[in-house]
Amino acid sequence: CAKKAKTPKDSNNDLAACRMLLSELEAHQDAWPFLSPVRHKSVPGYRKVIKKPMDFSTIKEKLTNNLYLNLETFIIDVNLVFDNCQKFNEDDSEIGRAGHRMRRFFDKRWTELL
Ligand SMILES: Cc1ncccc1N[C@@H](C)c1ccc2c(c1)OCCO2
Repeated sequence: CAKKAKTPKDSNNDLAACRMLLSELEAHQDAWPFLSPVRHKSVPGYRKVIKKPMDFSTIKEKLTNNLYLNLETFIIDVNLVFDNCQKFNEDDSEIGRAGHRMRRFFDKRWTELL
C-alpha cells in the first residue's frame, strides 16, 4: 500500500507518544537498572562487552534535543537498552529479570498505540 505521507502533525503525534512512553518506562518499578548510564568503573567488563550503551536518561536527552526522527528511531534506542541488558546479565538475575519485565511492558504499551 502507498506509504502514508509524514506531516508535521504526524511528527508531533510521534513526539508526544515518545514522551508518554518514556515517562511510563521511567515510572515503572523495575526501571531502576536503566534510569541512568551504567558507570563502567563500577561494572567491570561493561565497556568492553556493550558497544552501544543506552539508558532512559540518555533517551530523554536525545528526545529533548530532537534527535529522534520518528517513533521507530525512538523504539530502536529503547530496545537497545533491553538488548544490552540481555547481553550482559544472566536471565536469572535481578537485573536480567528486570530487563525482561521492562521489555514486556514496553512492547505491550507501544503496540497499543498502533
Ligand atoms: C543495566 C545494567 N546492566 C548491567 C550492569 C549494571 C546495569 N545497571 C547499573 C545502573 C547498575 C545496576 C545495579 C548495580 C550497579 C549498577 O552497580 C553495582 C550495584 O548494583
